[in-house]
Amino acid sequence: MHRLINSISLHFKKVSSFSVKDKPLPFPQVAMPVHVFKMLGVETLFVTNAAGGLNSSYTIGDIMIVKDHISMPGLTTDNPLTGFTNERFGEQLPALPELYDSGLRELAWSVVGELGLQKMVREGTLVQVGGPSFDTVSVFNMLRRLGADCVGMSSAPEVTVARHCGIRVFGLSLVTDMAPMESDLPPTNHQEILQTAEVRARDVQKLVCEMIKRLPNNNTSST
Ligand SMILES: O=P(O)(O)O[C@@H]1C[C@H](O)[C@@H](CO)O1
Ligand code: HPA
Repeated sequence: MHRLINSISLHFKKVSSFSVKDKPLPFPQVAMPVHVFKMLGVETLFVTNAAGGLNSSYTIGDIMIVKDHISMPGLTTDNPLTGFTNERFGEQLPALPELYDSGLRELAWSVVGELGLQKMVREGTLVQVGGPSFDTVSVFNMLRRLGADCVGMSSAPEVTVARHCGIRVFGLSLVTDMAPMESDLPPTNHQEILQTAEVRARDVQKLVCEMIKRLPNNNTSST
């Protein structure tokens, strides 16, 4: 354990020294905690987020199992692996197929069936924007045209780093609101998002806990 703590603190020191002249690299802010998970032996990462529905067949309160993501910040050089030089965790120019593990998605669907949640569960593509402001009607329509089913402000960078260093990932988005696709619709409202999250928290918790119980070599059957 002592050696592990030493190597973690060494990693923090090495990585936190990264910076370019005008801003710290995104790498340390996202990758470090994920690399600490890796060093602690974590094999599977679950990520959840609140997202706005873009797909008109979705409704508020739906749970979307994330099949893939589009990272808008990542497309504009804000990639969590920027400045990455330590091949200890993975190659420098990686391809990252199947970011969201297909086996975990199949497991999710079998648990959804047993919990009777089928009617409110989807599977689709999450697009992550930088935030913190909500986007305009034109941006929401653009994101839908890009193939996204819902839009959030987190998950993509930590998933990228986790997959890069060999941690399996499962992601789910709670559709807390429907993104306004017409200018005469009410704007996104954070209070509505919090309320939906409150209402659906128990179902999300049941799904995640039941999945964790069934992960291979997991002895949490008592939870
Ligand atoms: O932490 P997440 O991404 O779930 O938080 C969502 C996105 C925004 O931060 C906020 C919008 O209300 O909730
Ligand atoms: N955009 C980004 N993140 C969100 C939204 C949204 O419209 N709704 C809930 N989280």
